[in-house]
Amino acid sequence: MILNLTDITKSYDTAEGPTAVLRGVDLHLDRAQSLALTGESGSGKSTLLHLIGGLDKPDSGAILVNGRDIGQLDDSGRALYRRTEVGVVFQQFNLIPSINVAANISFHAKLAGRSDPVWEAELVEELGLGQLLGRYPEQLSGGQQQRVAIGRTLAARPPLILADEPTGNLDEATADVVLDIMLRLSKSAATALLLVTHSSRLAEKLDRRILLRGGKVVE
Ligand SMILES: Nc1ncnc2c1ncn2[C@@H]1O[C@H](COP(=O)(O)OP(=O)(O)OP(=O)(O)O)[C@@H](O)[C@H]1O
Repeated sequence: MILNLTDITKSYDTAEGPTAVLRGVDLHLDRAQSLALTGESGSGKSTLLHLIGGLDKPDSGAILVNGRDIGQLDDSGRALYRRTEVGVVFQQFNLIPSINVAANISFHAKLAGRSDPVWEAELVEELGLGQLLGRYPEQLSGGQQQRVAIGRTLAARPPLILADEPTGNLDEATADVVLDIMLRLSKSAATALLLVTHSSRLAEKLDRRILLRGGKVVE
């Protein structure tokens, strides 16, 4: 098992006092498995992804990635975790504006010490980015930026990918194609994928589906 969450709670301080968003979330994900996370707007999906991504800490509970509780890591341990073990495709693509598409795609792989030009070339081909390698992020459409962000994350071959509506900027037909590519490539790299989507059509393509409701996971 790559990911195992037990009894995760998280509240935010608001003007009305602390508001509980996650109230005891249990979740597991096996290697090379894909899991769709659905739930109403505001149900806590992004909050959960941020906790697993090491961007924030839970109030209580354990987040084991490869058997290690990432809530217990110090700052440098967390930075190393984010560089080598988890890849994220969030709604803000966070491409680096000062370098071109080719350099953006290889950036995380280099940081993770996993540069692989053959694998990168395959990703570029599959994601249809061949004509765009010399462009800069500001010269791309939203959908093109999204495909670069997906390529950059897959290029680093992290054991776990967290994706928040990774095809949300694409039309339905393109979203289907890009998600199929993402699923196939993550299987071939034995990557586990936790994907947030509002689309039940897309969720059906994944190995498993869970729903976040009332701060808990409903299978
Ligand atoms: N930093 C914060 N401070 C206070 N409240 C927050 C903060 N971040 C999120 N929230 C609240 O926590 C709840 C869950 O937010 P979250 O973004 O995790 O939901 P979501 O399921 O991802 O929603 P969506 O589908 O709309 O993206 C919401 O009520 C939101 O207003």
